[in-house]
Amino acid sequence: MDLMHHSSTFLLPTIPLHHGPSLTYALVVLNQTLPRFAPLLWKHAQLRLCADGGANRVFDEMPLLFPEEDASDVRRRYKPDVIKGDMDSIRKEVLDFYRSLGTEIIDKSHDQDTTDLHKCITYIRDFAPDVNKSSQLCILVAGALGGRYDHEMGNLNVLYCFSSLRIVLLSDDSLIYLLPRTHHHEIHIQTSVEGPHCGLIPIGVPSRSSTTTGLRWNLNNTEMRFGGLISSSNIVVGEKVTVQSDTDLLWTISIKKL
Ligand SMILES: Nc1ncnc2c1ncn2[C@@H]1O[C@H](COP(=O)(O)OP(=O)(O)OP(=O)(O)O)[C@@H](O)[C@H]1O
Ligand SMILES: Cc1ncc(C[n+]2csc(CCO)c2C)c(N)n1
Repeated sequence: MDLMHHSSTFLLPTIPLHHGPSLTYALVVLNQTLPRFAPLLWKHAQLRLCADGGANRVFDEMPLLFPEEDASDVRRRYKPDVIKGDMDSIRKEVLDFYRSLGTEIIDKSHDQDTTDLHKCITYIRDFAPDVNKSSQLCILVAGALGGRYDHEMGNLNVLYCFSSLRIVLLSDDSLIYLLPRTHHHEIHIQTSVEGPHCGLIPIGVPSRSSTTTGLRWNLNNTEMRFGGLISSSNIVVGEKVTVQSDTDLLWTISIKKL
């Protein structure tokens, strides 16, 4: 079985060169308080989308992260490439502002069966060929955790809807991504910015057998399921964690406060 490498280098000020194929990042900003490292994610990303009301957050909150600068200068610097969604949350002044700067606006108000995040991922998958050309595209989603629980579950569902894409859900406190059962996984821990608290969660279906290394409480052909054991409140002990499982698992790790 092929090995998949994971590393949260997008949380570092500069992404170190490494062996193997490099990653290309796309950023989706959701309608929640911007994480403090939003400008960093923005810098690393080659394509930036706002999911509907996420544009209000960029408009309102990016200037707050640069209090010494003129707000309209900051707003012009952080111009999303695309705003997509059902457009029931974005304010008119915000829509008009970004439209005047040339942002592509995609109104999908007729689709009330998929979330705005889902709509944005579809755009990146289908209409961003330059970014997508690289098989190592990685989509960072800011503001995906915390807040309304139905939204959080909708955001997690997107990981499963697009399980062949690398998608990382982020908040100020933690990040989450899917470890597909089709691969063995090697997770390189960026100890300066993440850990030590972590979890491996079998959402959807039980895992009959999961095996890990690099954790304080490792799994050894262990069964995990809701109603039984799931690996919450685990701790990473080194700089490398390995995971193999017969089912998709969610990997989550804490993000350090500066
Ligand atoms: N409180 C929250 N917690 C987690 N994610 C959120 C939250 N609020 C919004 N989001 C995410 O941001 C996206 C855009 O948010 P927005 O408020 O524009 O959605 P919406 O379709 O108007 O939601 P709703 O009508 O259900 O309130 C959502 O699709 C969701 O992925
Ligand atoms: C069974 C079912 N439950 C909820 C919704 C509502 N819904 C899901 S995504 C979405 C768009 C949010 O921007 C809305 C309104 C639905 N359509 N079908």
